[in-house]
Order: sequence, then structure tokens, then C-alpha cells
Amino acid sequence: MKLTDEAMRNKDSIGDQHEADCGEAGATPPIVVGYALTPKKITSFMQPKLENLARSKGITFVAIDQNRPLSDQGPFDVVMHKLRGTEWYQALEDFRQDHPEVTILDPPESIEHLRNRESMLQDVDDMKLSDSCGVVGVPRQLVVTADDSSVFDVVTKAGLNLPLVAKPLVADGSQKFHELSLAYDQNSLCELEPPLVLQEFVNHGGILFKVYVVGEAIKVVRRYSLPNVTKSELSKISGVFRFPRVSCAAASAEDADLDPEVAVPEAK
Ligand SMILES: Nc1ncnc2c1ncn2[C@@H]1O[C@H](COP(=O)(O)OP(=O)(O)OP(=O)(O)O)[C@@H](O)[C@H]1O
Ligand SMILES: O=P(O)(O)O[C@H]1[C@H](O)[C@@H](O)[C@H](OP(=O)(O)O)[C@@H](OP(=O)(O)O)[C@H]1O
Repeated sequence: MKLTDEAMRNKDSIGDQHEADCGEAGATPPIVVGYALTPKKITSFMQPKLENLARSKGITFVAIDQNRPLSDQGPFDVVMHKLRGTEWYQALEDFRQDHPEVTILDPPESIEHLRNRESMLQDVDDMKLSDSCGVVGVPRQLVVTADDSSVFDVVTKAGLNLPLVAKPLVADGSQKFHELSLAYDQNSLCELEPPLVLQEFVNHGGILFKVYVVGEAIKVVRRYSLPNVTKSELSKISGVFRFPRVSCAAASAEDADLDPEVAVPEAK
């Protein structure tokens, strides 16, 4: 979910203004954020801590009823959503036509490229950051569709090195989307089910940094991840190993000892 710089600036200034106004002249109307999320997302995201913090900044969250027209609900200052589907997109578009003053976080066309694991990495690739201090890039990867003759053939033709990380191509927020497979040998590639993205496994010491950016704010967290794969392991292990969730919030590595060579970015 992305908050645009402009929306964040507006929200920051409105929030600050709200605190100032409340101090001087009593309550100002809250900023109303309508949210349309899956039940899973409501559980993980709509926590009392968030709602209380928002309230202190003059922001109120209101659940959107997806079975009723959007225009009959509200009024909203912001509509925040993480849902898919033609019907929902059409409802958003109709609402946007009628209420251009409402900020939609985010319009479907602005986030479409994040719905696909191939296109979501394109911007990173386009930045060509490989000459900066350190290396920033996308692992060598390819997309395998159901139309391809066989995963084995496609991988052999592209010359990707084993082991390979296999990820579902389409990002739909489901549990299945977060499942990864690690294929150690060529024979096991036929066990993978397209459509998927196959990436070369990149050794990274079993810990990764996850960077969250909202407007000017940057937050870095550390998570445990998949351990390195050595050449000798690769020669001995075969098959496909499945991982339901790698480096999720429960895998926090804030207390892990880091290699002193690893620079720890300062949190803002
Ligand atoms: N090519 C790779 N080489 C090594 N490890 C990988 C690779 N791709 C993914 N991983 C590991 O699997 C995890 C999940 O991969 P995914 O591509 O879903 O990342 P993510 O987008 O950061 O996950 P999330 O959707 O949970 O934010 C990564 O955080 C990393 O630990
Ligand atoms: O908790 P972190 O490490 O930030 O990972 C998030 C993923 O990046 C998001 O993709 C998850 O949202 P979706 O399950 O809707 O894709 C999101 O799911 P959640 O909102 O249900 O926790 C998280 O898993």
C-alpha cells in the first residue's frame, strides 16, 4: 500500500493543523478515511494502536461496506483500499468521477504494476544502481507461463543457475501468494506449477533488511531469512522445498548478531 508524497504532505499538515486548532479553538472536523480491505488485512492493520494514533492526529477510520454504493457512504476525505476485481475498480472509478476531491489510495492504474512480480521489479531494474556504493539490483529471473513447454526447457534455455526460488507470478494478497519454493536440481523443476517467477537464489547471510518508505519517513527492520546455500549442499541436495512464509514479521532479527562488515542503515 503506498501513500503518495502529496497525500502524506497534505495529511501531515492537516494533522499538525488539527492539533494546533484543537489547542486553540476546540475540535475541528476529523479527516475521514474510508477503508476497504480484506478481513485478513483488517485484522492485521486496523489495530487499536493505529486507530488511537490516527485519532490523536485528527484522522478517523471508517469501514466501507462493499455491498453498498460508495457515494451513499462517507463523506470521505480519503478512500484507502487493498482489494481487486473489475467490479470494485469500476465502483472506485465511478466514485472518483463524482468526487474528484477525495484522495484514492491508490488509484488502481497506479498500483497495477505491483500486482505482478515481473513488473513490480522493473522500476528497480530501470534505476541501474549497480554502480552505486554497494550493489542494488534484481536477481536474474524469468517468467514461466502455463503455455511454456516445460519449466526445465525454459530454465535451460535462459541459463539460470541453481538453486532457484519459485514465486507465484500474480500478487493477490492471498496466503498462496506468499508461498515460495526452492528448487535445488533440474529434475525437480517439473514439480513447479506455472505461472511463476523463477529467480536465482542470492546468498545473503540469512538476514535481510526490509525498508519501508512513506513520504519522507524511512523505517528499516531486520528479518531472518533463508540461509546461504553452499556449493557442497547444492551437490548433495535435490528436490523442491516449500516455504509458506519467509521473513515475515514474526521472523524479526533485531537482536541478531550482525557481521561487523554489514553497515546498519540509521533509522530516521
Ligand atoms: N532470489 C532470492 N534469493 C534469496 N532469497 C530470496 C530470494 N527471493 C526471495 N527471497 C527470500 O524470500 C523472502 C520472500 O520473498 P518475496 O519475493 O515474497 O519478498 P517480499 O516481497 O519482501 O515479501 P513480502 O511480500 O512478505 O513483503 C524474501 O524476503 C527473502 O528472504
Ligand atoms: O509484515 P511485512 O513484513 O511488512 O509483510 C507484509 C507484506 O509485504 C504484504 O505484502 C502483506 O500484504 P498482502 O498479504 O495483502 O500482500 C502484509 O500482510 P498483512 O497486512 O496481512 O500482515 C505483510 O505480510
